[in-house]
Amino acid sequence: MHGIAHQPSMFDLVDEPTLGRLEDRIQRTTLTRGAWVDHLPGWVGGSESILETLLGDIGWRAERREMYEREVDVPRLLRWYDVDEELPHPLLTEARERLTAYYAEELREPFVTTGMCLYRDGRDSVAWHGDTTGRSSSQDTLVAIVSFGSPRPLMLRPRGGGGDSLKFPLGHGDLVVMGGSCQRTWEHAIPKTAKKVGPRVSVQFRPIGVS
Ligand SMILES: O=C(O)CCC(=O)C(=O)O
Ligand SMILES: [Fe+2]
Repeated sequence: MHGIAHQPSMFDLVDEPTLGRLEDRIQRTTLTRGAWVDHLPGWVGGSESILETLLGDIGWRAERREMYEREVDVPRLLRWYDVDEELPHPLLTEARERLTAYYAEELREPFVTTGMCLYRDGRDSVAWHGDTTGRSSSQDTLVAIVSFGSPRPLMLRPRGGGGDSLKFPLGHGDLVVMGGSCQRTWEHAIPKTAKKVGPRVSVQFRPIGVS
């Protein structure tokens, strides 16, 4: 990983963000109705500098985006990077490319947009929903999420209820990918918590026409 031919200083060792391997490390959980979730804790190493960048002035907005089929309260800040808008940290661009390559066979198109959410503390959250604006309302797709900062659990439950919910802890540098019919047949949420938690930034990569 650190095979670059220069003398690393302490600062480099602590600060330089890196992407780990995806092959053979990512764990798939098969859900019902053609949905699945991949999970890889600690995919991004040394991600302090990325978090610092993301917590800076990158244009966070408090506005509500019309993302979901029903209006949900969105107590969190949002930043949407459309196709071709440069991401605020080069490692995020590399992460998107690596995910496009890794999922090429299943996705058959690149991840192109990057949605970011900032959960300032435990009162910020997102209610149960699927990302069903656009093609994902009727087609299988993939949504890849890389999480930075304070750990928060991503909850999943079958749409319409009637099943146990699953919990994927998302810590600093962790990757989770929702695939298959997951956006249509399951719902996900980041619940509020009374615990004292610091800020968390979620970075979501999606193909064109999915949000
Ligand atoms: O915070 C997360 O990782 C999930 C965000 C999410 O579900 C969304 O923005 O659609
Ligand atoms: Fe979502």
